[in-house]
Amino acid sequence: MSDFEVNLFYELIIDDLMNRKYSVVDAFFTAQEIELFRANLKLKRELSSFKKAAIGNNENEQIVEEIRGDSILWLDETEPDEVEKMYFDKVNDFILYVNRTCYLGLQGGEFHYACYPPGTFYKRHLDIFHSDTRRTLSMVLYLNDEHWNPSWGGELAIYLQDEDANEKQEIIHALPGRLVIFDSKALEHEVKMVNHTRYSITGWLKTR
Ligand SMILES: O=C(O)CCC(=O)C(=O)O
Ligand SMILES: [Fe+2]
Repeated sequence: MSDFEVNLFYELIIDDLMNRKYSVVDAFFTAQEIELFRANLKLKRELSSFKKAAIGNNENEQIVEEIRGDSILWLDETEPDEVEKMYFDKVNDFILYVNRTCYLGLQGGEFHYACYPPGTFYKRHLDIFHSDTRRTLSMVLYLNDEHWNPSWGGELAIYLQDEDANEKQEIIHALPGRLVIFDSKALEHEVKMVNHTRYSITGWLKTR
């Protein structure tokens, strides 16, 4: 570890993850990067077909709009465009750091663009599947328009327990540039109904 340098920003995220299983940061990417990611998402949405997102995996995949109403497009890490490369470079730097400091054994991830049209939501769920529990950290980066108004809804609600073991919801607004990282295996969460198109890149850092 001779060339190891402590990254205080990453350390804050790791502290949050250890202490409460989630972290919310607004400066993981620069404002300029967020602008490029947003423009890229919108371009891809015009050029390529986003597909209605399914629940379940492999042969269990199903589209159930009463559960989840977003449309998605998977990113191809083997052929990223210039803008996606900026995203992967930072995420992979974070993965390396977390593996060196927390021995999580992350092997990379899977990522998709997501678009929630007005009137859609994603009901309470956990991000792992019965048949595949490799997802370890969930990462959601909001690419909403610059003047996103929290009254438009689409909040991420994370289900937690308070000191008396009562359930509570932590409400996180989908502010542009905000990154939420959470423990995929532990935290149930939902996307509240949105009434203005909501954009994001969602990804999962996975073990082997
Ligand atoms: O967009 C969000 O805030 C969360 C999305 C989500 O839970 C998922 O795609 O599994
Ligand atoms: Fe989720």
